[in-house]
Amino acid sequence: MRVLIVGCGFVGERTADLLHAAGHEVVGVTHSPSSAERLAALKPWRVVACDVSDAQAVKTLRDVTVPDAFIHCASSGKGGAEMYQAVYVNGMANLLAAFPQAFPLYTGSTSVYPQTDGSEVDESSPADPGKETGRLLLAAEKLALDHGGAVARLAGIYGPGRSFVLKNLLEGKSGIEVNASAPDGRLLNQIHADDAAAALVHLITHRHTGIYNVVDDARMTQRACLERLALLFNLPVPEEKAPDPDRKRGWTHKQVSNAKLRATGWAPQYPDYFDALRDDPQLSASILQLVLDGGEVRLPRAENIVLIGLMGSGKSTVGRMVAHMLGFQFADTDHLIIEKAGCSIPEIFAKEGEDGFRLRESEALRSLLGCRHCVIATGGGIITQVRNRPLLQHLGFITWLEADPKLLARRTASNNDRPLLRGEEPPLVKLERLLSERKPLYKQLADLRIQTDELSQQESAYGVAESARIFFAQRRAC
Ligand SMILES: Nc1ncnc2c1ncn2[C@@H]1O[C@H](COP(=O)(O)OP(=O)(O)O)[C@@H](O)[C@H]1O
Ligand SMILES: O=C(O)C1=C[C@@H](OP(=O)(O)O)[C@@H](O)[C@H](O)C1
Ligand SMILES: [Mg+2]
Repeated sequence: MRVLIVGCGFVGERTADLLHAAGHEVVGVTHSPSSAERLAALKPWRVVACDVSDAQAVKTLRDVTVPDAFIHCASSGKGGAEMYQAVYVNGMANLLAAFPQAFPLYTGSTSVYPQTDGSEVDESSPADPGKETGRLLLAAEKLALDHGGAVARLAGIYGPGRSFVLKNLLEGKSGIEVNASAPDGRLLNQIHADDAAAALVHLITHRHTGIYNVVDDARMTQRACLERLALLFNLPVPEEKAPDPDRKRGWTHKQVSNAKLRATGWAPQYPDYFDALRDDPQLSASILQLVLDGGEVRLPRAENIVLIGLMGSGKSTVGRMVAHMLGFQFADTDHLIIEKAGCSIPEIFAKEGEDGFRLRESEALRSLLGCRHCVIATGGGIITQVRNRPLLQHLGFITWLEADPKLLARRTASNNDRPLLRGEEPPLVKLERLLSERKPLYKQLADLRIQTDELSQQESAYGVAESARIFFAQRRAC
């Protein structure tokens, strides 16, 4: 099938990727020529620039493709009613005029449901948002429906790099917006961007006509969500505040049902937000990274101790001693991986390769979110994955145990459970190479480095424990 994707933003880009991967011929449209150029360099599908609100420009797209279907998922950005009219309503009309034979799918929003009483709404519930912008969304929907097409009403989209709920909490900007009809805050209606994209692909490939809500399965008030998130990120539960009447999506309180879409065979990969935080390899890390990059606030840090360093540096043995000294719990990412997989690390490397092992390692690290007063021994290669770094930084006080590679080679010679040291390369050469590759990363992440060559395990443990105690005491004081 030939598909035109108009708007290659957070969902459009993923949708194009999915369609392309499934063997469809995809052309993506972006508003600005610079984003078309940037995307075209990255993607195996074609990208062209076009202003969808310009009828003449849209007509010229016919020289590029004659699509069997198109998806209008361009966004008006921060614009008001005028932009809504231009991008959504005129844009849809322009596309229908240029491609009358194609199956149209318009991506709207669940914000068109105005309910504030906490009731369940489905596609037959009244949708009259009251605001001019909301009415324009409905007008664009109507154009697609009158043409025999489909409308996907998307709930609040989140995914890697985008989660306002978590970002605001981490930055201390959250509040539970309560009022008389929503004593626990509004109900959150969300959808992971991957699930939203899969829903759009599903709708156009099956040519399902009519309106479909695209939302996950969760029923979750803002209070329930923030309480759980606060536990997961070691933060206080935000205070109550009055609802913000100027919220872009409007202030509503309703449970949007996905039953109609589910009945057609679509199912979310992430049934709720917390499934995604656990299972999406990028989500939590990317939001922590946003907070780090923003530089507005200090990244919240859990009161744990994280040990990093090369294989054989003592993370597992010294870590256990530190935990004992401080009365902390002890966790070892390698042990968590072995427990979950039900087999040894060399077996995982043999069956799934290093990539498979690294995915499991990130999963183990995410499973430690919410821990407090724990010593976390990591595997020596954990810092090689970009996605692990903000998690490590959030999870606690990071100590790098350093040791001479010759010493490490001797210590690790006696057992066979480190597959990276059992390859072609002699262990010492491999350890030296790994050190030169990883040293800048250990250095960058460490709050403390301890050169352990001349230290007993007890001495190293004592050094870690005392330094961590001071670090947390100082942090609590300011
Ligand atoms: N001074 C020391 N510091 C740390 N580990 C030591 C020391 N002396 C001997 N070892 C031994 O080195 C081996 C590797 O330690 P381990 O904790 O498994 O390292 P890692 O988890 O960092 O790979 C263990 O058998 C440990 O007893
Ligand atoms: O350095 C690495 O890449 C590895 C280190 C190991 O843990 P230790 O550092 O505890 O030996 C283990 O995670 C795996 O064999 C890979
Ligand atoms: Mg270890």
